[in-house]
Amino acid sequence: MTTQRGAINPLALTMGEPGGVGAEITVSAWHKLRGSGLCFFVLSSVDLFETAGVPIREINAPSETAKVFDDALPVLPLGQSVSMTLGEASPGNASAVIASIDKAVGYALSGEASAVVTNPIQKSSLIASGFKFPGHTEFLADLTNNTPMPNGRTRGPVMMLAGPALKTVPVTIHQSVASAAADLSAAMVEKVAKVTAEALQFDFGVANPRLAISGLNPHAGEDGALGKEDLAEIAPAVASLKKRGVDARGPLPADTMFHEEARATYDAALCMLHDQALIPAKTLAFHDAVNVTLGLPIIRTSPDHGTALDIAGKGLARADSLLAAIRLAATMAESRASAQ
Ligand SMILES: NC(=O)c1ccc[n+]([C@@H]2O[C@H](COP(=O)([O-])OP(=O)(O)OC[C@H]3O[C@@H](n4cnc5c(N)ncnc54)[C@H](O)[C@@H]3O)[C@@H](O)[C@H]2O)c1
Ligand SMILES: N[C@H](C(=O)O)[C@H](O)COP(=O)(O)O
Repeated sequence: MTTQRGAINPLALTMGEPGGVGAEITVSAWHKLRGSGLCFFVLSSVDLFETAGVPIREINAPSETAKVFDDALPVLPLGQSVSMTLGEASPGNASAVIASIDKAVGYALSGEASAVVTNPIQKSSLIASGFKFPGHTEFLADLTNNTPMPNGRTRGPVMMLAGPALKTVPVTIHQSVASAAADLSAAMVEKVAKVTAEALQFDFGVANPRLAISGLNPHAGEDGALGKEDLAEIAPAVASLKKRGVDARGPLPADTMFHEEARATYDAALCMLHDQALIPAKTLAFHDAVNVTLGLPIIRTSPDHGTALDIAGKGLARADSLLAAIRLAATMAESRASAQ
């Protein structure tokens, strides 16, 4: 029988977009982890796994996970059915997709689950159904907003893409380039840097975190000739961080921050735009990197990829990033449990 790894409770996996690769990578992850001592349950409509070719077991509570996990995939039913066509996202399933995230967060807040690991959602489909958030990151922040942060840590949310050779953090997340540039402020850069430094220290075991902070514009603005934000917002933020004892450098030209020698000089790169951060992370480690939300009162990780509708159901989807997300969530949960 599987024992819960260390002192931690099982992980809660969300269903994700039913037409995407979420179910098949969840099944692959179950095959890989059964018998390992690390266990999870999936909050899902049971229909999604009925034809998955693995034994499933409906459970009533997270606490039933460990005794089931070696023999069957534990499914905690949402009580809603989904109509699924692999390769297609359906706004009609939005309420089940959202309920899965909502309930997983509830179990993490109550402590019955040690962390939430999300399967990919099709944002356009949820937004078409009236969902008001551009991604999990913002939705999770909203769901947990009234819960105090543990140990006085700084509240985010902050997105980190964590791979074996690079951790990147976009300061602005799901917004247009034009609005990101308009919104960027020294206060935002400072807050994201603070959340990142705390996470590196307490969740990733980096005693003295070193942050490399990018510019917004080409050549970090070329002394103001190619844009004003680098001098007006980012440089003062870096100066203030240094004054507060944070090992921060910047604004650095983003195009020369990611080669091997540059990466050796920092523990995380803060970037001003979503793509500045996510392109290098996914280019270096598409199948190994994990999307972690920092600055929440709960632990949340996710694979770095999306719904992959183009390959859903074709047996091509790799579960490596989901497995990395599960393992990282467990490691973070163990480290928080042992710190208490
Ligand atoms: N955490 C999340 O919920 C999350 C993350 C990223 C993207 N998305 C959403 O996913 C949808 C599709 O996004 P996209 O097309 O830009 O990115 P994607 O990651 O879904 O697909 C990009 C390419 O990578 C391939 N790919 C993705 N995952 C794979 C896997 N596990 N194994 C093998 N190949 C894989 C796909 O087949 C595709 O060719 C969008 O709605 C986007 O918002 C969600
Ligand atoms: N920006 C992420 C990416 O491109 O990988 C993705 O949209 C996931 O974001 P959430 O974790 O907020 O859903």
